Amino acid sequence: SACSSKYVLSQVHPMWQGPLAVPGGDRQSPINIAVRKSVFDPQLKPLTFQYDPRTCQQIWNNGYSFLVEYDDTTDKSTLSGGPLEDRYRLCQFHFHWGESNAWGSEHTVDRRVFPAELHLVHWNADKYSLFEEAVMEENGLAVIGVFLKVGKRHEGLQKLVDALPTVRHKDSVVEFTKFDPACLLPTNTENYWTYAGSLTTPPLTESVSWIVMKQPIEVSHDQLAVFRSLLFTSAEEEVQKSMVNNFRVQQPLRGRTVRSSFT
Ligand SMILES: Cc1ccnc(S(N)(=O)=O)n1
Ligand SMILES: [Zn+2]
Repeated sequence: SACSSKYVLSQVHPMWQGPLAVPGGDRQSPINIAVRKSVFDPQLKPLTFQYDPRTCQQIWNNGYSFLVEYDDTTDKSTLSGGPLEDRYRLCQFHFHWGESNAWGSEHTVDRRVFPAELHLVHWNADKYSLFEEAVMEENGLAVIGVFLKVGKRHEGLQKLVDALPTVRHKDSVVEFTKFDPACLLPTNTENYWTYAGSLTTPPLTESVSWIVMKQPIEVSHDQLAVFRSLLFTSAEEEVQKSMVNNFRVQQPLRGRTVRSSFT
């Protein structure tokens, strides 16, 4: 699916972390979520996840993270409800993590950092026909953010962890099927924060309805260590660089309101 190829690989360049000129630039991500400044919105609906594991296709190391890509040519795996007016199709999920368990997430909660963060990326299939179109539009994307904390081993994640050594280098792809991304959601998906933001890697477009889960999922220290065994570099490059700290610096809130689905 194109939801990851064109946008993350071609436009990523070493200095993209900096003040890359982005359209407008007043709704960038990630941000710190100041809990006491978030506003409870009783009109927020429960989220509806309808994922079909049969749409899972492959894992790809794009030189920035590893992506698990889904067939988004039909409405088989979708997200709706919550703050969303339309139905959004799952196109891929990926993670951000640190070189140690002390940091790694992109969003923070009252400045609390987590060792990693999962992003499930969806695009508005009611209004657009391709990810490429949706990525440029204000209500084009919806990304579910889930924090990872170190604790017990995550059995569902292990199938993914076991496949990572086969995509160690940038540009490697391997077939990966029948993975149900719902297994990576926390038990409580009713409590979340939501705000209008952007992609956190190029093209950094301001087209994302962010939905950040309050409850983290637990993964083991060893499972996170396998994330860090991935490489930013391709097999041909002389100097191999560990894929760690692939998170963006936090961005100014610029007056935005973060809503919560809970009090
Ligand atoms: C598909 C995609 C591209 C760039 N950035 C993101 S992210 N990190 O905002 O989820 N997703
Ligand atoms: Zn991400």
